[in-house]
Amino acid sequence: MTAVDGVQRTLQVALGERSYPIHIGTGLLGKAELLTPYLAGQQVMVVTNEAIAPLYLDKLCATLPDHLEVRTLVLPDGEQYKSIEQVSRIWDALLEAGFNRRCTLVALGGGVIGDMVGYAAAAYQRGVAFIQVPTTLLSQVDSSVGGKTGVNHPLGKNMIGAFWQPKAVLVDIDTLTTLPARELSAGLAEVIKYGLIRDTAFLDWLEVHMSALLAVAPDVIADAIAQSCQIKADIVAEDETEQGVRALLNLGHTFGHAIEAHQGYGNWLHGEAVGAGMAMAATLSQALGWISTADQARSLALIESANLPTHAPANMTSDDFLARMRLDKKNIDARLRLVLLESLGNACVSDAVPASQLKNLIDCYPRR
Ligand SMILES: NC(=O)c1ccc[n+]([C@@H]2O[C@H](COP(=O)([O-])OP(=O)(O)OC[C@H]3O[C@@H](n4cnc5c(N)ncnc54)[C@H](O)[C@@H]3O)[C@@H](O)[C@H]2O)c1
Ligand SMILES: O=C(O)C(=O)C[C@@H](O)[C@H](O)[C@H](O)COP(=O)(O)O
Ligand SMILES: [Zn+2]
Repeated sequence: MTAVDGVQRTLQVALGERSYPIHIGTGLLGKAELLTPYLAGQQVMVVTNEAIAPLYLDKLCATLPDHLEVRTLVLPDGEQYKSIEQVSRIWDALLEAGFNRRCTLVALGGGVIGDMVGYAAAAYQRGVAFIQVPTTLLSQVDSSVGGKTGVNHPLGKNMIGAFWQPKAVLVDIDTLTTLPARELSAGLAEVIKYGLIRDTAFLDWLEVHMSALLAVAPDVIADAIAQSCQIKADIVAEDETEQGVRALLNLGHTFGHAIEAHQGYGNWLHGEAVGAGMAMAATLSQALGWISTADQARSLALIESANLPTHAPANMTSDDFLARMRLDKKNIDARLRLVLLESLGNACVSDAVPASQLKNLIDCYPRR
């Protein structure tokens, strides 16, 4: 326990002078002492969306001391709005308000808001401070940590962006009480990812606690968030800009991003596409003889137990997948690089899968 009431855990992302805390707990939106130390100056812009504003914007703004110059900006809701046009609206609002380099942006929302606000902060006047206040499970366990910011392009996910670390992350688990069940499941995809790539004990724990997680039992969900953030913080501290080990956080994403872009952003949630993508990666790993049939089945069962899809979309051919996957950011020259499982809890990046085997796997993969 730390000194601040309501904070159950504080983790640290260790990045030298860019290190920052992740506070996890209840009632944190109302705690000025967790926010104010990270403000660069008096000018603060809180950016959120139309769905979250009525739920949490007033509460967060009421926390900020009166002497600050606080502006708010409410963007449209949805993955289809994770675009450079919406980021441009943030820059417009900052300039219209006369905000300078000592301003601070606060991202109040899920991964879409967090990624866009982070990118707006990275580029505004060549870089200003920002704070992540994630309100979805997915953003609390993954997107608010690590400094990957950016927007989608019609041809590919997150194709435009920058690495730009927040000054602090404030995870108020009370916000999960209003989160729709489908979004909760989407967040569990990234939680399961950490177990699959790094930690078999966490996988065992997830199997035991899945019902409690789906019921948003506060202590269990706080544990899952803390364990997830710890794994991510360790990986980011080791490899901030994805020169090596950080690519493992992309398990399921090469397939998943292809699904999201092909289906039209927002039709498959990011976490749903990652769930299906991890199932495809586990199945390919088994086809390569790297993991056993039992471990492949165990991976898919865990994904399904979180109410996530393990099938591919019925309208996507192997050529549709491969065309999208060829644009993946992990690729080097013309070689496709995939995150696969050498064993459960141990992932690797491989460029050695023959194209014919990959195409064959996708052709034979269950569709719905
Ligand atoms: N930067 C990273 O490292 C990283 C990691 C993972 C995912 N991502 C990105 O994050 C995005 C997905 O994030 P997401 O799953 O949070 O989606 P999201 O931001 O679209 O939020 C999901 C939905 O929940 C609503 N919502 C948010 N908080 C709520 C609350 N407390 N109560 C009720 N409704 C609420 C949102 O308005 C939205 O409709 C994708 O764009 C993905 O690419 C980024
Ligand atoms: O933080 C990372 O690194 C990740 O890969 C986390 C992923 O869950 C996340 O979806 C990320 O945005 C994907 O990054 P990208 O570089 O593949 O677009
Ligand atoms: Zn992801």
